[in-house]
Amino acid sequence: MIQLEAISKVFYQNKRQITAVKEATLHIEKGEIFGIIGFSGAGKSTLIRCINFLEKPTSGKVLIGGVDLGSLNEGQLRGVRRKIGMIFQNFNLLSSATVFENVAAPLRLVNAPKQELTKKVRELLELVGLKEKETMYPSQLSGGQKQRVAIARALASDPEILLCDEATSALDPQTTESILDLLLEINRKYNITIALITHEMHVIKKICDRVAVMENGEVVEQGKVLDVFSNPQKPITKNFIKSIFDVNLPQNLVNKIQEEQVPGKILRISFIGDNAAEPILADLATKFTLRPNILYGNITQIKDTTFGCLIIRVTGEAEAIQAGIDYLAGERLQIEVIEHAD
Ligand SMILES: Nc1ncnc2c1ncn2[C@@H]1O[C@H](COP(=O)(O)OP(=O)(O)OP(=O)(O)O)[C@@H](O)[C@H]1O
Repeated sequence: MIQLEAISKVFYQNKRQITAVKEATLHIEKGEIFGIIGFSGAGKSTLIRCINFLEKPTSGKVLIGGVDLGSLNEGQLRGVRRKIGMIFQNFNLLSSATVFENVAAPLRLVNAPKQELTKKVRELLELVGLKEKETMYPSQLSGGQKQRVAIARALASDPEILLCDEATSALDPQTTESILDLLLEINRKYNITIALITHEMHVIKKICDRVAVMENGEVVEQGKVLDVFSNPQKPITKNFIKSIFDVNLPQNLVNKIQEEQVPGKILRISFIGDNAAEPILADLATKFTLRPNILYGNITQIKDTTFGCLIIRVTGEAEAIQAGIDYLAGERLQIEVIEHAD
C-alpha cells in the first residue's frame, strides 16, 4: 500500500546540510496500523510528510498503491493526496469556522452537494462523539475534542490512508487513550491504513501492528510490535521498551546477589500470548530442581495479545540451570541471561 524505497531528505540551512532522513525503506500494508517511533529530531515528521509528498524526498521513491508519486504532475498528486488524510499534534483547525464547517471544508473544496455534505458531516461528528458540538468554535473545545474534529475532517474525503503526526502528544494520558481508541475503531470499521509517528512507546503498544524505530534519520529497526518488544535489537529500542517496562533492578539487590556468591543466573523471560499462562516456575523447581526467585514481573496487553516480562533468579547446579534455560527456550519463551540488570 505504502512503499518508501530508500528515501532520503536533505535540508539546506545557512549553507549547512541537514540530512533529516537517510535511505529509509518501509513497506506499510493495507489495513495495518504502522508506528514510527524516535526521539525528537530523529526525522519522523520529515519521513511521514514524505508519504504524501508534503516533503519531496531528495532521493528514493514513494509508491502509494504501486503509483510512484515522483512520476505524477501536480493535478495527479492532488488526486492521490485526497485519499490520504492527515492529523497533527496542534490540530490545525480553522479557528474562525465552526466544528461543522471545519469538517465540511474538504467537501466544500470538491463542491459536494449540500444535502450530501450535511449528511456526511453529521455522520462523522456522530462517529467522533461530537454530535452536540457542531455550532461551536475550536476555542470552545478541549484538546481531545479538537483532535476529534481534526479526525472527522480527515475522514471527510473517505481516505484510504490516515497519517498521524504526533496526534496525541499534546493531550493528557486519559484523552490520549480515548483518541487511540477512536483511531483503532476507525481502522477496524473502515479498514483505513494508519501510519503514525510518536515518541511514546505506549502509543505503539496500544494500537500498532508493526513499528519502525528511527535514530538520526535512519530506520534502525522494524518489525511486528510483539517481535520488537520481546526481542529488541538496538540500544535505542531497548530504551524505548524500558520506558514502559521499567526493568531496572534496584542496585542494592544486584549487589546483594553478587555478594552471596551462590551459583545462579538472572534470567529475563518474555511471554507472548498463551504462553503467559504456563506454570514455568513450578516446572523449573520440579523438573530441574532449581530454585527460582521472582525479582520483577509485569504483564500487559500489546494491542490484542498478552505480553509478559519476568525477571527471575535461578540457583542450582550449573548444568541444571542450562537444562532449565533450554527447556524454557523450547517452550517458545524469549530468554535472556542477564548477570545484572542494566
Ligand atoms: N524545513 C527544514 N529545514 C531545515 N531543517 C529541517 C527542516 N525540517 C526538519 N529539519 C531538521 O531535520 C531533522 C529532523 O527533523 P524532524 O522534525 O523530521 O524530526 P522529528 O523526529 O519529527 O522530531 P520532533 O519529534 O522534535 O518533531 C532535525 O534536525 C530538524 O532540525
